[in-house]
Amino acid sequence: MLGVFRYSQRAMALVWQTSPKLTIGLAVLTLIAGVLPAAMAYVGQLIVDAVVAAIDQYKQHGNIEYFPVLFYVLIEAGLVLIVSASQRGLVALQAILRALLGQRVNMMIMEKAQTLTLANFEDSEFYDKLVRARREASSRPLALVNKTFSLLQNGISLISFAVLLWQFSPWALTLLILGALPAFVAEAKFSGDAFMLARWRSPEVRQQNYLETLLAREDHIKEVRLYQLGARFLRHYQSIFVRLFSENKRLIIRREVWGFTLGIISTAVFYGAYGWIVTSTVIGAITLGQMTMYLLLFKQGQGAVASSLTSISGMYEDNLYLSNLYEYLEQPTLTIKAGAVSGPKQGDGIRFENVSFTYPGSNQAALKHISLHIKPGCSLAIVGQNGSGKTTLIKLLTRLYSPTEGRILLDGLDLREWDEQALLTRIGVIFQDFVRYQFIVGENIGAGDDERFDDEQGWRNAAELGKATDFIDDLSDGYQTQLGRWFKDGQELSGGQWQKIALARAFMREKADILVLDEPTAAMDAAAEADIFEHFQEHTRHKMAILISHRFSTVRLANEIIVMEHGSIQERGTHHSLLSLKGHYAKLFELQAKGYQ
Ligand SMILES: Nc1ncnc2c1ncn2[C@@H]1O[C@H](COP(=O)(O)OP(=O)(O)OP(=O)(O)O)[C@@H](O)[C@H]1O
Repeated sequence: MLGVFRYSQRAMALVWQTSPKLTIGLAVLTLIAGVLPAAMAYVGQLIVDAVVAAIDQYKQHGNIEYFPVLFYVLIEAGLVLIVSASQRGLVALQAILRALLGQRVNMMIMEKAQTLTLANFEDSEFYDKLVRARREASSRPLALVNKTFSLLQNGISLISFAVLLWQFSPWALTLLILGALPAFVAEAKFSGDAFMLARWRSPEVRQQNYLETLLAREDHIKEVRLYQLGARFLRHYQSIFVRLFSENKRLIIRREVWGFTLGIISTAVFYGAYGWIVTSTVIGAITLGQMTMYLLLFKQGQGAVASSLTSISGMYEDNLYLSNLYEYLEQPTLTIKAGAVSGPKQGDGIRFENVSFTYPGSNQAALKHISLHIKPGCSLAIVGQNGSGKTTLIKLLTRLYSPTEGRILLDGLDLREWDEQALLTRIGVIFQDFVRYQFIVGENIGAGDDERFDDEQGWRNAAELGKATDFIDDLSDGYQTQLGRWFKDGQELSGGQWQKIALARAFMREKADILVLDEPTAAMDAAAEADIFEHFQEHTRHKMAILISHRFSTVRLANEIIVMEHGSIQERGTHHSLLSLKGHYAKLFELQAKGYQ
């Protein structure tokens, strides 16, 4: 039941860390806004009693005593002013905090993302947490804090009402508390149920979100429309909704029926006490002023109870968000220890020593007992069927994953012992699914070297090496042309043109001496690919070049070729030695050569 407060403390800590001053301001104003209603009710009593006394005075002595009555009215007016100032202040502080907090939470989310491993991103549940954490980062934490503060404010009001009511009768107070309690308990219970329900359902909601993406995103709509999948996906979307909705509806109805039934108890107790106060006034046990005050306290008390219930019922959603946010932020990450910036055997190159690897959650090894040696100045081509482990090998080499068995050495030092920065500056890689940055052309190339991100001459040189200058010069704004469709005037490129940009990006990484091309030229024709690789080799003479390709016309140019199958190296050698082996490579080469005849 107390689950609704589960994350209030953490949300509060977050707000405090964002701005202690604003938090104190918020707390002070909440306190003021909480106490003032009781103070106003008390002044109301003083006014009525003063008016009654003034009437008596006038009847008995014929003179009018203005002072106390108008004085109290003035005080009440002053209190109203303070109420309105504190409410405005609360709204202003909340708005300022919302902006600061949203930025802070977003920064926390994205900074955390930088420390995660690729395996984290490939875990669907975890990735979903990240997406959801980001989506509502600017509103949820503050909403929870606001509701917690509003509960506090109403709590303070209720306590101050209780202090005044105590003077009328401790019994009346006890009765009112007992009357309101069931409604509170029910609201908290149902909010908790809704919280659990929403958590359990997150896989279905995730499916729904995915279908929304398929049905309404530019990059998917093309295929969905052509395969006429729209109606099927919509039906699926609707069926998930119907299933979720029926559970939801049941909870909503139960919640409201119970809320109403238990609300009747509170109302009955409330009006019982109301009658008691009125009769006490008639028999002269309390003054007319006191009656006014008590009735006001009762009315406002009921309002405070109602608004507390609303706060509680909204809190579960905020809790859900925060639980998700904290689960994401607390995901354990590898602590990056400072490693070495060079190896003991300079110039030894890359060695794979009996490396095996199984993806987390998989029961099949993607790589089995791989041993390799690539020396500076050498190029290695990797061929093999789809799924044979080529990309996985690159992921291990770039330390996106670590071997489950064996080790990979660079200059005689295990990759795990390298300083991450030092290691990464030595590697330039283009994956099959390289990023198409929605930046200008130049920045798309400059992204290859952070230090030279804006270096225009650097862009041009790299573009030259990537054979991208021809079409860049034809673009309306040359290197300043905005690419992609996300932003105004963005220009879309063809698949092959994007690949040339990606190649240029790899060439931008001048300091890198390990260059990896994982099928980056698949969208180019065979001649262009061979041309680019030849060119690539020329410009990477003292470097280590690794190429994954299905095209033998390119592969044949490499110093060494390995043929992979089911995660193992099946054949290795030069183009000629492999041809004379008359094995798998030779067969595939002939097949492809026939295709080109
Ligand atoms: N992130 C992953 N999680 C689990 N298994 C994976 C993951 N990525 C790849 N695999 C599995 O590992 C094996 C090797 O995949 P890999 O991507 O290395 O193949 P590949 O040789 O590069 O294939 P292709 O020529 O199609 O690009 C495959 O069986 C694949 O199912």
